[in-house]
Amino acid sequence: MEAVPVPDGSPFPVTNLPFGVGHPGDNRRRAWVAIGDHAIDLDGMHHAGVFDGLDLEPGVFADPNLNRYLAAGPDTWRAVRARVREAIDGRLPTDREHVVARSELTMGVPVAPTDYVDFYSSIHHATNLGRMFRPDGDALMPHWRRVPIGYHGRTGTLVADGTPIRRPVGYRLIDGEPVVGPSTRLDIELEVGTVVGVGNEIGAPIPIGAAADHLYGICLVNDWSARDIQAYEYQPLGPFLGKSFATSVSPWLVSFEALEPFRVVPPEQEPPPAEYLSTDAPWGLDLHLEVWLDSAAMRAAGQSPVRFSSTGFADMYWTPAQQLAHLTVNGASTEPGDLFASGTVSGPTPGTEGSFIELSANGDRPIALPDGTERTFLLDGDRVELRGWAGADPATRIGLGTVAGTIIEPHPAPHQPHGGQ
Ligand SMILES: O=C(O)/C=C/C(=O)CC(=O)CC(=O)O
Ligand SMILES: [Ca+2]
Ligand SMILES: [Mg+2]
Repeated sequence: MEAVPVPDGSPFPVTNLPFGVGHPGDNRRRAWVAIGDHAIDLDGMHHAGVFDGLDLEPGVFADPNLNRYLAAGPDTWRAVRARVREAIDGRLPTDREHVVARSELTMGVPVAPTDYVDFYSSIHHATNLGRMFRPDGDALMPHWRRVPIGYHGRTGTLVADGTPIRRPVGYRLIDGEPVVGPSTRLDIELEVGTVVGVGNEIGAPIPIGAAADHLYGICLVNDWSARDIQAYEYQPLGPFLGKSFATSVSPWLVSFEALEPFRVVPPEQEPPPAEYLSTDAPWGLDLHLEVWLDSAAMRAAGQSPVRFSSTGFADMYWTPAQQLAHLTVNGASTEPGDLFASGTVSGPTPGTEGSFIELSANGDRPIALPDGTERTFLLDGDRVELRGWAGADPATRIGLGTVAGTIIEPHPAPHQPHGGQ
């Protein structure tokens, strides 16, 4: 194959090679690797013999998700990535017809998780939310520094980049009265998702030292959250319908192999973590993350999106390896393709928060938009895009890509007196 050009500043240089699933208009969703503005058909490369001799099941890249590939394990992931690199460099035979412009692909969620968990691992976010949801108690719950707190989410509502987000309906308090209706405090959560490659059997926890043998890579996650529904329902069992209506997942999975140069030592933990949560391996990641928004009026007027937040991932309190060890310490199993999200990524200073409830000080501090309106929570027609990359140096950094969703009006049936017939 002749070399595929990579534009300067592309999120997807040859040092990245993220995998995703999509189709170029034929509805046959299959696996691709992104390179610059292009993507290469991995099933096509498989048929062309690029992966000959590797321990890969037939048709593994023709699957509509990467689960079966992820189950193959780290030796195979490394070998496949090396062959892809050789093919891109023109040292292995493949065909130009396997290369498409990325813009031609409709991408899906890259994995089909059996289980999805959302953690709560930013100390800044947990402190901010604690103050807002429980103003009379301690900002940080007493066990927050002992274990990575999380909850089980809903895999069936994980949605692909670009999927419209319907405003949820539910119980919330209006002037102190419980009323069923559309959420008026619809929010985002800027998160990083970690994907399990090799799972574990029920009853057999994954030791933290083995995390690298199990974890494949990361993506961006937007845990859309209806703060009014959440506040009404969450005590005593935690997030439920306020967060289960949609969670957006970015299309390109960046492997931990590609992220190796961007690993950093995470913050010191006090009290020291239990043995099963302790490792000297640097599982922090030097990621930079952003939140951008435009309204329907801004798009109609040709106005560019506005950046609402710009933040870092390196000081997250709990790491992906600790989250995996915690997730399985009780003997719970994981499966290839399982997803666990970091929790909202917020920094300590204004403009580094990963949610609008924080950015707008619980709705008290509206933010002006170029269309003359202001925002606390999201309005119908608002489009939110998360962006992310690893590394500070533009010459060597690699991108996580983006994930976006536009808010659409609520379904009319559930809250109208005569609806739903
Ligand atoms: O503090 C609470 O009661 C709730 C907090 C959240 O909304 C947390 C959540 O989804 C986890 C996170 O994204 O950090
Ligand atoms: Ca969340
Ligand atoms: Mg969610």
